[in-house]
Amino acid sequence: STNDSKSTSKKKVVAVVGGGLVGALNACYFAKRGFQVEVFESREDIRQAKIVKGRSINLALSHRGRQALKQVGMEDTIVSKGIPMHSRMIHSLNGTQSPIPYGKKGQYILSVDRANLNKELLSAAETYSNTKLNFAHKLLNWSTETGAMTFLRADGAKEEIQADLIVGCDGAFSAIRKQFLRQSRFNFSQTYIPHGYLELTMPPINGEFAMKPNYLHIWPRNTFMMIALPNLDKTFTCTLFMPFDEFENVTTGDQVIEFFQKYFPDAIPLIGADALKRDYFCLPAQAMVSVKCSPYHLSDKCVLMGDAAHAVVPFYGQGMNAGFEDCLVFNEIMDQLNEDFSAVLPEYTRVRVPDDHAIADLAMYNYVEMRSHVNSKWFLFRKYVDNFLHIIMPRTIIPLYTMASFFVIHLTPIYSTFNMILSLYYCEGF
Ligand SMILES: Cc1cc2nc3c(=O)[nH]c(=O)nc-3n(C[C@H](O)[C@H](O)[C@H](O)COP(=O)(O)OP(=O)(O)OC[C@H]3O[C@@H](n4cnc5c(N)ncnc54)[C@H](O)[C@@H]3O)c2cc1C
Ligand SMILES: Cc1cnn(-c2ccc(OCc3ccccc3)c(C(=O)O)c2)c1-c1ccc(Cl)c(F)c1
Repeated sequence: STNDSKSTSKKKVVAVVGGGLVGALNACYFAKRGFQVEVFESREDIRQAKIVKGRSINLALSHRGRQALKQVGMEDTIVSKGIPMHSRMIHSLNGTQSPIPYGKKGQYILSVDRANLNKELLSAAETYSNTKLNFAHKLLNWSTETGAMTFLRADGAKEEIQADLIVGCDGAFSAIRKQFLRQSRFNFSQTYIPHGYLELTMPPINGEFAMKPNYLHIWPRNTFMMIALPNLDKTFTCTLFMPFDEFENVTTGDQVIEFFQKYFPDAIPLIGADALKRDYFCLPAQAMVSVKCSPYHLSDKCVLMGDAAHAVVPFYGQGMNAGFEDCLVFNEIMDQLNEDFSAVLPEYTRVRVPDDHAIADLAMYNYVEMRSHVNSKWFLFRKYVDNFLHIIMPRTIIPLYTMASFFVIHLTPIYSTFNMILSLYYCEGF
């Protein structure tokens, strides 16, 4: 069925640059409001392409992200294809597995397939008669004076496009954001962390999941960490996080087995020694970057959302959830301020920057803590204490992860508490 909307002749044109997770969701939001939406995505249509290489294969979707999907009627579609993870499963060096619940019964996070999520959101955007998806359109540059955008098409031709509003959803290395860097009073920081990641697949055993499926499996080994999220085809996608220096030390199949024997022995038979040796060298380890910037807008013309505005390290599992929440918050402000871009854009920056910066800082803090302190004992200890305190003082002590993943409140108040802890942490000279 097509979503017919009010006549679009008088409605403004919104150009969404980037057809990834946030761009595709944003297209649904703007189309639902009756704007003429044009999405420009540099890649080919992934619904026709075979594989999407180089991106994490599955992701954890939590409450914040679900609320944003719900607003455009996509929650049930996505949740129905997600696998609930009610608890973490902490793998100790001796092979012991210890479950720790994420919260009460209804509080779980979902493992969702990235490519499928992107396809579902693109198709949802396309159901609106006032949406057009333009694939193989790579933004080369845009003018802050005229708002004219220049795209490079697959046939090598250049196309110039105008729009009433430009929404930069083109990811951590955003081309839209380049023009912001030339503006006075634009703040920008980018940090690559010394860790990289690579993904391995854990196949089913006799047609069944190799491990218990409704868990976020975690192997915390201080410097090294591995996680495994379940997929609908009964495989797990394992993500190994390790400093690039260490990746460089492991160059032969035997060294891979030796490394896993030392840190993740229980995973060897589950992934399979031969598959491990092969998959480990399939793709080079990918880098992880943290990008923070402000403001998120440029006059009444352009606004950044998702990783284009705030790329976070994945040690909190909240990057996509924060980007989805950007769409929800922007939409709420559009209602409050009657779609007046000259008022909506600055208000979006005022409301959203503190929360997104808090999530970026929390993710980096988690990374620093996990790589220096967190082995299985410490992980279990921390989570038992967090959960115990939450049980005896439910409204006073809410674990940060619980707050970020299950409670729809602005992170800033927590952030101030967190900031206090952080200053203690640093002044203790940990
Ligand atoms: C290893 C890893 C694990 C992660 N795990 C989680 C998790 O568990 N939970 C979670 O919430 N988040 C997770 N994330 C974060 C999540 O992947 C990102 O936050 C999310 O993909 C951001 O979506 P986006 O649409 O803003 O950017 P992207 O997904 O990067 O999409 C940007 C799109 O813009 C297109 N594009 C780029 N440049 C141009 C251009 N010049 N012109 C036109 N199009 C362009 C790209 O092709 C792409 O389609 C993880 C990230 C990594 C790296
Ligand atoms: C993909 C995804 C979704 N959520 N999380 C996540 C992140 C951190 C967490 O705790 C931090 C902590 C544990 C123990 C002590 C201090 C802090 C928890 C938790 O509480 O279970 C869950 C991840 C994730 C991503 C990468 C790594 Cl390496 C990882 F382990 C998990």
